[in-house]
Amino acid sequence: MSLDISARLSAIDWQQTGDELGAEGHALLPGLITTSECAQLAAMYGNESLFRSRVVMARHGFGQGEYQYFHYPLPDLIAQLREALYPRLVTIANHWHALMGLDTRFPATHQAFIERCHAAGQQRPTPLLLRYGPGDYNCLHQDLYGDEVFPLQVVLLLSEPGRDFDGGEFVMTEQRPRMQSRPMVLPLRQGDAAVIAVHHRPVQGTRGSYRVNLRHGVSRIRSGSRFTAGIVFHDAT
Ligand SMILES: O=C(O)CCC(=O)C(=O)O
Ligand SMILES: [Fe+2]
Repeated sequence: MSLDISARLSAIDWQQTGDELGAEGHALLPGLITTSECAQLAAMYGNESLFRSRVVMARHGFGQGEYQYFHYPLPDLIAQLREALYPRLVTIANHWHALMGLDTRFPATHQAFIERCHAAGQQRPTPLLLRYGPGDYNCLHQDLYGDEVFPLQVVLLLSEPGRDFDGGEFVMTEQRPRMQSRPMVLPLRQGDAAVIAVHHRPVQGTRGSYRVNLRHGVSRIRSGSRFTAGIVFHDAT
């Protein structure tokens, strides 16, 4: 069955997405996946054979709740989104690197970028499913897995706020040089995707651009259960 991912991505205003990302470090893609795709992905959590490893967050001080990294080959929907989102985001990524004075430029296809990761020893897939229950939360963090870092990542909310869970907001902070941190809450609904900065973003100052540091996490789930899928474009060591 064709998932028609390229048609969905063609309907998105990528200029606007790039502008939002540049201004805020995040942009929403409402309704990127269907309710039934959300349910299918969330149901995968119980199928251990799909995953290479499982992380219980409390054991590492990452928060409370757990997640699992898919192994290769990734489920079709995740694989297609990862491959098709990359070329839409690579222009923004290269622009950001130029503005931030970073030498690295990213190749046109995800295949070429993943080959670079693998050559650098980052061979383990990073797409993951996260599961939270009442009281769980995810501490502010950055998804860095080695020297190869693609500066944007995508998060898909698989559960519906107010129905499946309460609380559990997706939050980001932006740490600016010599200033207090700026908090942000992303108003995600089931099926929405957020494109977010992995590590930092450029900010236009009066004397050229500088970098601000971003982190993301999830506030405490007050009730119910919350599932997300994360798509990081670099692989892990
Ligand atoms: O559950 C969430 O919304 C956070 C997911 C996350 O940290 C990620 O996808 O990198
Ligand atoms: Fe994350």
